[in-house]
Amino acid sequence: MLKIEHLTKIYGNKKAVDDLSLHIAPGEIYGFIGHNGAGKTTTIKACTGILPFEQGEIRIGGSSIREDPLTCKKQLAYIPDNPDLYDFMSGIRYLNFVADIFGVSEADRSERIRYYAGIFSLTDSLAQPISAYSHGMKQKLAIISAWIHQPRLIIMDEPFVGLDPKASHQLKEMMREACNQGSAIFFSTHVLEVAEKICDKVAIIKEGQLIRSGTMAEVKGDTSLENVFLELEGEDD
Ligand SMILES: Nc1ncnc2c1ncn2[C@@H]1O[C@H](COP(=O)(O)OP(=O)(O)OP(=O)(O)O)[C@@H](O)[C@H]1O
Repeated sequence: MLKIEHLTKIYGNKKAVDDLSLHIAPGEIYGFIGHNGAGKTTTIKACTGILPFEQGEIRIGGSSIREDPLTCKKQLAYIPDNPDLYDFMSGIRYLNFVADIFGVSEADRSERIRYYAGIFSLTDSLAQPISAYSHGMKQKLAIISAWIHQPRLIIMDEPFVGLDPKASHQLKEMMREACNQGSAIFFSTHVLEVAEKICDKVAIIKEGQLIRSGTMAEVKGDTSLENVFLELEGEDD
């Protein structure tokens, strides 16, 4: 579903991502972990078509993000690390705006909005302007807007930041459900317990380079993901 091949992104004279390759199949939840400044957001933004890159190729459902960005974007939903939504819109207007862009029918959108706003306890706030939302409420709205068009690929940058425990639990359930229906999920996180619990596969990036990837069992073996991460982070320091 998502194929990153030899991705290299350079800022000035710094290689933020260096020859990184990753494949994420339909039905997989793929966690992306690494220290601050390791290159996670850069990789994610390149996958969504927001950030141009120097070398490599990124394919979504077989289409190139460089050559055919619209075909790629139709298949994906992206939740950035900072939910900067349109503050002047109300929550419901924003959800309808996204549903319009992706051509979601009136019947499907109203059912999904009712369902997801309900489980995130956001129903009563949908008429309010987004400017009046807390960080967590904006994050919930961004999640609903991603799920509203049932994308085949969901890319999220630190999606659990700002969510309360109930909403975090709900998001994990929604991720599993989307994957059971054949979608692929690629997300970054610093919360290793969450990654360990819900990811089928995981990739660890350090200074722009992929240093470990595979199934959770392959990567962590008999120890915890935290132990593996700290051990790999410590190497060469
Ligand atoms: N616009 C930019 N201009 C110059 N350098 C940048 C820019 N964006 C990121 N970088 C650099 O690229 C490297 C990777 O940054 P990136 O934001 O991808 O890391 P990250 O793994 O997402 O970090 P964090 O966990 O802190 O969000 C860092 O060294 C950062 O300073």
